[in-house]
Amino acid sequence: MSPIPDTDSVLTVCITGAAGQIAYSLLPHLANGCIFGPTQRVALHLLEIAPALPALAGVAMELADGAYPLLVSVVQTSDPTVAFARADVAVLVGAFPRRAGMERKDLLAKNVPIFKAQAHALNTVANSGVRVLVVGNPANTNAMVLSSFAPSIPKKHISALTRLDHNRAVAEVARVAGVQAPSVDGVCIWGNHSSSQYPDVTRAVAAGKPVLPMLGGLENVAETFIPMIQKRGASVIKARGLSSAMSAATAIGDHLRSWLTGDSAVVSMAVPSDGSYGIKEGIFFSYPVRCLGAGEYEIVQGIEVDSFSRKYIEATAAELNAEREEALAVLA
Ligand SMILES: NC(=O)c1ccc[n+]([C@@H]2O[C@H](COP(=O)([O-])OP(=O)(O)OC[C@H]3O[C@@H](n4cnc5c(N)ncnc54)[C@H](O)[C@@H]3O)[C@@H](O)[C@H]2O)c1
Ligand SMILES: O=C(O)C[C@H](O)C(=O)O
Repeated sequence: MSPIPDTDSVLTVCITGAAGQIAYSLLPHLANGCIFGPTQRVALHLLEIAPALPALAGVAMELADGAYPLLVSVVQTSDPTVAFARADVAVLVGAFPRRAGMERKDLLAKNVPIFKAQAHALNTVANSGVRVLVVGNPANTNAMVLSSFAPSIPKKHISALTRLDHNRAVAEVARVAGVQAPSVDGVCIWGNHSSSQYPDVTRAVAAGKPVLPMLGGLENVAETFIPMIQKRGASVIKARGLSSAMSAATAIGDHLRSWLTGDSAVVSMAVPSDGSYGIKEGIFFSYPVRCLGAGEYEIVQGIEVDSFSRKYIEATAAELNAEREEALAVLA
């Protein structure tokens, strides 16, 4: 079932972590018609933890002051069952932040219960065709937890964000090739939204020409390009003192537009693994996907994975399998 209602109806979009910095950049995109289409009216349901409700009230004032023609209503709440009620689209940005000295498994321990609770609420009160995008880190494993506790939501209706990594890789290739981003094709992100991800340029072209030689060949790609994309999030945190927000919001908009309205280009999305490319089922893995419109997609099949790429794909799959085990241990 398509999450986009009939032309005359209103799309209910829930954002969690709505007083945070990504949401602050994202909300204007959701309200101004550039994601769901220039005539699609939108109702925003904003979820925050109770201490952040005063700040959320300020965000809601700014949304009102934007006088967006397509924005019909705004709900502010700390109750997930209110926030997810009749949701057509849910963007789960809110998560416990990584603090200094926290290991990845400490972050998992904080976030697994949050995503389990939100799964129960979504499962109960969202619209049956709801599409859910998980952004809060560790995004792939949070999506896996969510899908395990929301049995009435088809797994294929849940995804996690790796479009930011995809956009970072496309932008760097475009810079090196001296072209604009839309001239780049064939880039994809495999695996986890983490430093183990594999930004794959082995089949990429810029203005129709293979990019590998432009990037200095495979050895140079391994030494410079791949680590740069893998560590880009950390580089932004080091420079800004805060994690990427403007680019994350743009990537969320790109992900939702491709997923819900279709895209002629192959893009990257973390989706439930179905065994494609030897990845075990049970984890959310970023693949090259073709978005067919109306919230449907297919994993691109038939890519020949050489030994160079296989090594990276196996490493990121191993990390996701280990995260899965850690998440299950928290739940036990
Ligand atoms: N997947 C990606 O590409 C990507 C990119 C950038 C950031 N992120 C992640 O996105 C998340 C949000 O980033 P941010 O910069 O907006 O952080 P932020 O700290 O500015 O905002 C997060 C907001 O979530 C709220 N929140 C926390 N727990 C909540 C809960 N249980 N329910 C509802 N709201 C809750 C907080 O009060 C806060 O306002 C982080 O986990 C970050 O690591 C992911
Ligand atoms: O928040 C982070 O840890 C980094 C973020 O996921 C990013 O890729 O920018």
